[in-house]
Amino acid sequence: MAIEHPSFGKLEDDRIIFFDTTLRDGEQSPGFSMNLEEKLRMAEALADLGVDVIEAGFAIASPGDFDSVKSIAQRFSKDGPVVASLSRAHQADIMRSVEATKPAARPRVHIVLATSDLHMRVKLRMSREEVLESIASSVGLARNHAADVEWSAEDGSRSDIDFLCRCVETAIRAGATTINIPDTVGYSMPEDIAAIFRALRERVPGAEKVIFSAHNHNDLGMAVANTLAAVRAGVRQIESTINGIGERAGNASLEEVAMALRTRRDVLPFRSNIVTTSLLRTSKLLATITGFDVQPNKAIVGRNAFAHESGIHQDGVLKDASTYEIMTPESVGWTTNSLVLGKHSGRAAFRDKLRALGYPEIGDNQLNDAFRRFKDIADRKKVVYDEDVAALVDDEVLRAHDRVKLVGLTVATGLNTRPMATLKLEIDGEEREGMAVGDGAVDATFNAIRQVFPHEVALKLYAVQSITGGTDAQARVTVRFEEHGKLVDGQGSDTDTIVASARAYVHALNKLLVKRERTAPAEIVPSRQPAA
Ligand SMILES: CC(=O)SCCNC(=O)CCNC(=O)[C@H](O)C(C)(C)COP(=O)(O)OP(=O)(O)OC[C@H]1O[C@@H](n2cnc3c(N)ncnc32)[C@H](O)[C@@H]1OP(=O)(O)O
Ligand SMILES: CC(C)C(=O)C(=O)O
Ligand SMILES: [Mg+2]
Repeated sequence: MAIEHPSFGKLEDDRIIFFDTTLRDGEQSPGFSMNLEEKLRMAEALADLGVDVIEAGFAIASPGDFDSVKSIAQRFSKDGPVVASLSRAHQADIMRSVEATKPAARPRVHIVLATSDLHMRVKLRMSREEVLESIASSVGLARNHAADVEWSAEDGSRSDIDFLCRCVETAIRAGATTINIPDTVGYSMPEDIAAIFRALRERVPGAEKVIFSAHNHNDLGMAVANTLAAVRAGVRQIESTINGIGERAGNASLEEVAMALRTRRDVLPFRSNIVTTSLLRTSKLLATITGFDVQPNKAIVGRNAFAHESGIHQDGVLKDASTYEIMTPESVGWTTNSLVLGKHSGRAAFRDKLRALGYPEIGDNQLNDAFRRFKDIADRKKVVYDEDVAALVDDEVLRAHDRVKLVGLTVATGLNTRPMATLKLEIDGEEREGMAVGDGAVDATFNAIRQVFPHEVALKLYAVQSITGGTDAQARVTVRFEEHGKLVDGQGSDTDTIVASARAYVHALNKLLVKRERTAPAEIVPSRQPAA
């Protein structure tokens, strides 16, 4: 049945009003205070996102909060969202909210008063009758100044249901147009929330004329589930915040509620004005403003929300993304999903990554060799970057036709020790091993190569570069030889700088052999007897 609302006009029964409290409850998260300019930027983004109500602050809290509410109200003096300000059940609070929200085209005064026995006795030190009187007078006062008045029963979910019914009835009689029942301390289960709203809607006279609203906290991780349960029990206003920020463990996260409604229309057949493709942008703006990123596994907007690392999932996603994605990344503002290469990845994702990096198709053998090395790196590194993959594939491609291959290397080094390298090469298919000492681990390794494969060449350059950041980054080593005025370069990469050096040396050696072969084929055969 449609409801006539002072701010929204005729509201069809399947319409969900999104009340955003990022700038009020969200700002109550320790360390999340925002200045005026930041609040204005956030308010603009929330309006673009399509929220229906922006709770811009608690006008009496401070002059800064008052200014923020007023500036946001001025910003939406023509059209745009309803602008609300929170007030206690005090005349001064209400009048500050009235004054601050007045410039808005559609102002709302929001009044809160606790209704649980615990809060009334311990915090407010008020009797039930006093609370009822306070509801009647505060809502009545607000209604004298604003058409749109929301009344909230703080700790409503832990309140005696009979008394709560009386409170809600009093608020409706006094002129409240929205009745909000918060689960202030995040204590409830979805069935509890549904039961409360069903009872209120069935028992309170006049309930059919107002919008019921849910405001759930996340202390037990139930905020979104409770919000959806409330919607199924007849609630049509949802109070939530971007990234789920808010007092203690936060509020229901707007992006999660919005996408649950969109993705599960089969069981939640409702409409809202949320432009879901703006969810990620809004989330990122808030993170930038507050300096707090969402956790990577945060639904919808977390870095991993559409990322797949394990081979079986990646293979499925490559065949058809719907195997592991219940919504498209584009629908919430990501440009694409991501297949993250890691130790759980398989060949399908690895091959796909090579295509994405622009490599032409490589043969199965090369792919398998590169994949083996990739798994080896992934076991050692937390993150395998594109640059890592490119480096190891380049390495494999470069080495595909090598006559000399590095197959083993062990280096013993340390303080007051002469570094010693034990090295195994495969030369024309035959394995040979040798050992050498040197001035440092790299020198010992190069000496060992010369020992296993005797040759004379001038080493002109040895350079090490880090491919990515971090101490587990791959090193890319370049080695340059000079022979008869001609230069050859070799490259090698590995998370171990010594192994990368050996690879680079052996690579340069192979290129040198090819060069020599072109000029004097006889010289290419290494001595069968390693030099002493
Ligand atoms: C569940 C919620 O999120 S409610 C919103 C919570 N947000 C905030 O509190 C942020 C803004 N708050 C503030 O800036 C301050 O607390 C102010 C300006 C509102 C009040 O500051 P103070 O006057 O110094 O009071 P203080 O914060 O110490 O204590 C709160 C007082 O309000 C009373 N109070 C609490 N809730 C209500 C209410 N809904 N209606 C009327 N009085 C209330 C308390 O009983 C207490 O009164 P007392 O001093 O007579 O014991
Ligand atoms: C002010 C009210 C709505 C509140 O934030 C709560 O009870 O959690
Ligand atoms: Mg709250």
